Amino acid sequence: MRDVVTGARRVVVKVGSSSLTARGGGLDAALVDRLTAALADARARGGEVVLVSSGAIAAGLAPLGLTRRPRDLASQQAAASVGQGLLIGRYADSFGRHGHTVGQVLLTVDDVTRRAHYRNAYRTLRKLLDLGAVPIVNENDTVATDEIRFGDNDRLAALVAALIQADLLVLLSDVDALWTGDPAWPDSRRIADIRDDSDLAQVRIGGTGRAGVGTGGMVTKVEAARIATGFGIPVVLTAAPLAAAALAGEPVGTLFHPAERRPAARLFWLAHATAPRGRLHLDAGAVQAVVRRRKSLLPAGITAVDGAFTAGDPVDLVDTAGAPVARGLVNYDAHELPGLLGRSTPELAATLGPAYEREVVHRDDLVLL
Ligand SMILES: Nc1ncnc2c1ncn2[C@@H]1O[C@H](COP(=O)(O)OP(=O)(O)O)[C@@H](O)[C@H]1O
Ligand SMILES: N[C@@H](CCC(=O)OP(=O)(O)O)C(=O)O
Repeated sequence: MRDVVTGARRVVVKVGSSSLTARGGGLDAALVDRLTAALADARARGGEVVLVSSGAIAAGLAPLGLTRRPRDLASQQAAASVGQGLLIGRYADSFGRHGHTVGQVLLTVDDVTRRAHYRNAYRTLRKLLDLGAVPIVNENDTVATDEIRFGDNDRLAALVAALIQADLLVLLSDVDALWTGDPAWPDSRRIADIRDDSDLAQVRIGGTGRAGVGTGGMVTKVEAARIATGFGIPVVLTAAPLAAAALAGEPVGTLFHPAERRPAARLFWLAHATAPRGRLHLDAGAVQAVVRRRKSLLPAGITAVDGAFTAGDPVDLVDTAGAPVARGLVNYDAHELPGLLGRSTPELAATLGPAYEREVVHRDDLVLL
């Protein structure tokens, strides 16, 4: 038995499209029922469960007369719009038979990066759990454009696990474990434990299982596992039919052991869930202040600004060679900054007013990369 699993109270489970759809396409009711039964068992043992489920696009294909996942974003959004309703309806029905109510939570990257949205997402999930419901999370595909997309639900699941400070993340796929190489290759073997990045060095990743269904593949699962373990959350990666065994603590699949340190939850999201909307070029002194002394970034240390961001957006802080050293939430719109660069805060306050005394990026809104 795995103690980190049997001792886990709050669990995030992620299931991929390929584990929910029948060979011919469309949702497979039996696969959904088997998953909900496993999650209902975990609930019956006193656990809190959040499900991150893909499958909206896959479920929407057949009703729209499509045979495979479309390439263009608009068609994917249309399919997700049709399929998300079918998906949540299927879960509501299936969980309902175990006496559980489900709550749909659709997230975009903005929901977990802007401070107010981040708190909202947390509050909603927390309240659903407190009320005894099973939150079912997916990316809000119908409104997410390419630039604000998570793109894969593996990463979304790792970030949700961090958001709600889960004790365990279970990634369910169509393969029973992480293998040393593509399971189809002759010398590949299953891996029981990944303790750190050096254990991952031996792993080779091949193609995805079923082309045309999901998006993730093993690369995004390993990346999600690294994100979650970096946050101190253990991860079990196994096949969907083994969900019940995995959640009961049986040694199935691969266990990714957690790292010791837990970075502050909000900053963790900032580093992993955001795409920067701009770049602030720092002089050498500002790089020292921000990186070594963990200071806020002031206008005096900025030499140039790229991008069309507004206050509250994530931006990268880059050194004199242009390499990102930190990411932070900026306190000014891009067009305000050029007039402030290189000037001291007392001088700005004296000439422009006290509002201009504020930091460009406050140290509480900064994460080093
Ligand atoms: N090293 C590896 N270990 C395990 N599976 C691998 C590896 N390399 C490639 N794969 C393939 O990745 C597939 C899982 O990805 P995918 O089908 O996209 O999952 P999902 O739909 O659950 O996101 C497996 O079926 C397997 O064929
Ligand atoms: N949000 C998309 C799923 C994206 C995704 O990561 O899919 P998968 O690789 O099957 O987990 C959907 O619901 O179709």
